[in-house]
Amino acid sequence: MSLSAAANKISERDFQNIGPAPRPPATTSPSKVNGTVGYNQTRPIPKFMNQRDGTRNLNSGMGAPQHIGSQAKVGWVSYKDDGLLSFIWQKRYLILSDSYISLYKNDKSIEEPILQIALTNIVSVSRTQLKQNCLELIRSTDRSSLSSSSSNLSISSDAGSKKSIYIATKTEHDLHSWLDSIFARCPLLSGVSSPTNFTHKVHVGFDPETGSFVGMPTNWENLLKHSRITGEDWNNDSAAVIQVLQFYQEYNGNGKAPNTTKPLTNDSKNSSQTSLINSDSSRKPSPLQATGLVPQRQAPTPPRSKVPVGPGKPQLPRLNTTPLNNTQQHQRSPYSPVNGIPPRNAARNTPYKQPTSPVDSFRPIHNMSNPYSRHEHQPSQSPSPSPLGQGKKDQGIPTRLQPQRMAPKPPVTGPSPNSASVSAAAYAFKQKQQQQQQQQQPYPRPTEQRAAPQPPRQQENEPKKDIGVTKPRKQTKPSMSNAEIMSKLKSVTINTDPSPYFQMIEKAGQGASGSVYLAERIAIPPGEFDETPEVGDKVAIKQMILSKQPRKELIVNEILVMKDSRHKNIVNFLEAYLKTEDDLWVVMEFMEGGSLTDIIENSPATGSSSSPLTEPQIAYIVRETCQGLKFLHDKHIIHRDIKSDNVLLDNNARVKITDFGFCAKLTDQRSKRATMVGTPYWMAPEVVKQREYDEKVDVWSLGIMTIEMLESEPPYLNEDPLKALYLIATNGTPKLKNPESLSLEIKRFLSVCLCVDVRYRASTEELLHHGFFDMACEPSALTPLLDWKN
Ligand SMILES: Nc1ncnc2c1ncn2[C@@H]1O[C@H](COP(=O)(O)OP(=O)(O)OP(=O)(O)O)[C@@H](O)[C@H]1O
Repeated sequence: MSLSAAANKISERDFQNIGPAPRPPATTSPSKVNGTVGYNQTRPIPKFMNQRDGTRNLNSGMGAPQHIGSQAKVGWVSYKDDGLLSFIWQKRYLILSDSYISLYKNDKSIEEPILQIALTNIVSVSRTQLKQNCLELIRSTDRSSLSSSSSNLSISSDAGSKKSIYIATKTEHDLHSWLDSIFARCPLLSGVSSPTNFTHKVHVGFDPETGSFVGMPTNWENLLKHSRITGEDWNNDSAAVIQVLQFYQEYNGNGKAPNTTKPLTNDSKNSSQTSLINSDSSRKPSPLQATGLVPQRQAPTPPRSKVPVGPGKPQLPRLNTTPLNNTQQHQRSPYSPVNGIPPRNAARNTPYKQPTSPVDSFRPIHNMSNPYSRHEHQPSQSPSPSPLGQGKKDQGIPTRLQPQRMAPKPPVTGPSPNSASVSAAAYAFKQKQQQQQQQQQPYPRPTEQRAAPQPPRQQENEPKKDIGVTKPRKQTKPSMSNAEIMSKLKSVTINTDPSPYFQMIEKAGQGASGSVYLAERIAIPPGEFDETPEVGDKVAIKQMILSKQPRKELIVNEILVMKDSRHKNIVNFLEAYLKTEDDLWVVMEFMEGGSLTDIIENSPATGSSSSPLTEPQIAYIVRETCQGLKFLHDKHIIHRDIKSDNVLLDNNARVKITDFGFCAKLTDQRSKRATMVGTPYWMAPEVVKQREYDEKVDVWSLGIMTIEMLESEPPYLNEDPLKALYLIATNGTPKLKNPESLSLEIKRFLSVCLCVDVRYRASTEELLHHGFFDMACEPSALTPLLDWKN
């Protein structure tokens, strides 16, 4: 059954909200694949293995419980093991005796325990942050750790392997009591100093007494302090908190709060999006705001001042004296080079991983940037004056991402409770990741027995190690040398001064890498063109100062993608000029209607709903965008930054995707990506969780863009970005604000776009057959939406 079909089977009653993803197509149960039950450590495992690792698993009816001797301690606990499918916590009755630790389904010990572990096999008992009040108990499956009187079974196959179980208690006090009791009875742990209170005083966590996070690297604490992530969030899913912190750090250097006290300018007030986050323009930006995670997608009101410039006159310099002078540009765009750069530019400054292909190097141009940090990258040469004489002014572009830094290192010498504690948190995080990955595996092989992951251990005299939360980052270097970039650029551009061929009319927008102008062709340059240009054509010209681009190869690649992506739903690249070695003009078709963001922000609510667009209008725009995406996906290109800002409309209501800065190419060798890209609020959970992903991240973002059209903004926009990342990672499919006012069709559509399990998320191909598109309006019905421009 196709996904659309699956989605269409969902009844009206299922949609109080976006609701559950359609049921996956029926597949053979993984547990049946090999004719055996699925792997689960709480399920029966071969008898000899139980004996070998000193574990008795009696679910299988393998015999009567061992004589457990006098009961030292008993009580109800939550339990889970680290088996492939064991991600559920179960209520169990725990009995600690002199020889065994045994878990029962109930407190009637006449029944068989579901798990019994010989204390002689327990090699470690420690607190873990996997859950609140939780301990990890590691047992060795290595017979050498058993007493010498053990059986003669071979140990070669799994010598040294370990398995973990996790036990969570109701209270902190209970936890310590269990820790102490177990510790005292495990022979392999004897001789080690008493574990009493060995971790609970300083650990990564939330201290309800002080209301703050403790045991974190300072920058994390700082970030959390300024975010809306609460102690409750931590308790619910500490691993997700660490995940998003890591995510943040990965892309924003160390996540340190900027030193700047520069307030947001008054222009910020013009941004409805920004004002949701910080309505007080004089307020000092929070670290998260200042680092640019907050979507800065104010609808830049395009200058209304048309500046007709007579033919034959020197075009570009004249614009210096037009109303679009520096001051006005400053006023109009809060993210103009004067007072901050649009987020994507900063993202271009992100340290990139080594690209594996030209398209691949279109690495994240996401918004985790610091619009207030100082420009660290020095232009290699003075930029030539721009058409608007911005060259000089632009030198002051203040925004650069902080250089990527490694995770903060704990002290190298001396004991560091923090580092040990953070290790526990890092371990919890890793565990969580592994569990999630396991959950994602469609067919975990029943025999797939994974050695229990080992929590970080530190020997007494061992120097404290890095917490290991942040993946070691390879030193990134540009994929191409400057000379290679210039040579490549020259091969895809016309190496001549384009000024005589265009008359600049007005500034149409400000991008991160440069300004976009509306211009008219007034002459045709010599040369061959894919599409014969005509005098009088209106075009968009994006003008970029190369020395200001931290990674020029991205621009080269962007041109390559655009050149190679001719489709009715993709903004058409026309030609590019290298005016000087430093001054690049990219000529594209002009989209008079502006971006979808502009339209959403300038459209009054329709009818009874708060939606600025009707469902038929939304269906039309989404279908067109989906067609453009399918075209890219068919070429194995992922856009990775689908959102309303990157969808443009023209006067004929044609809808086109733009901004190929994030594009990545999937190849046979590399059918999945793992780099984190996009803009936080539109990011798919698998991206936030740093998993491998594919084209379907664009489908998720398309779903979020659909919500933008329904609700004027993406989910969680009123949350700070760190919290938003946390919510994306933990909430899964976002909830709609007014589901009852929406058609079943649109909710079905959303359910197949915003399906957390990528396997059941629709492809663009499947989406194009979705019933939701049947309600799409004619292009003419979009005319009222374009009125705001005129
Ligand atoms: N082809 C076009 N036609 C009309 N307006 C455009 C066109 N391309 C861009 N614009 C306008 O210019 C603005 C900036 O576009 P640009 O693509 O440079 O932005 P960006 O994606 O933020 O930056 P960058 O691509 O440099 O990272 C857009 O928001 C849009 O309003």
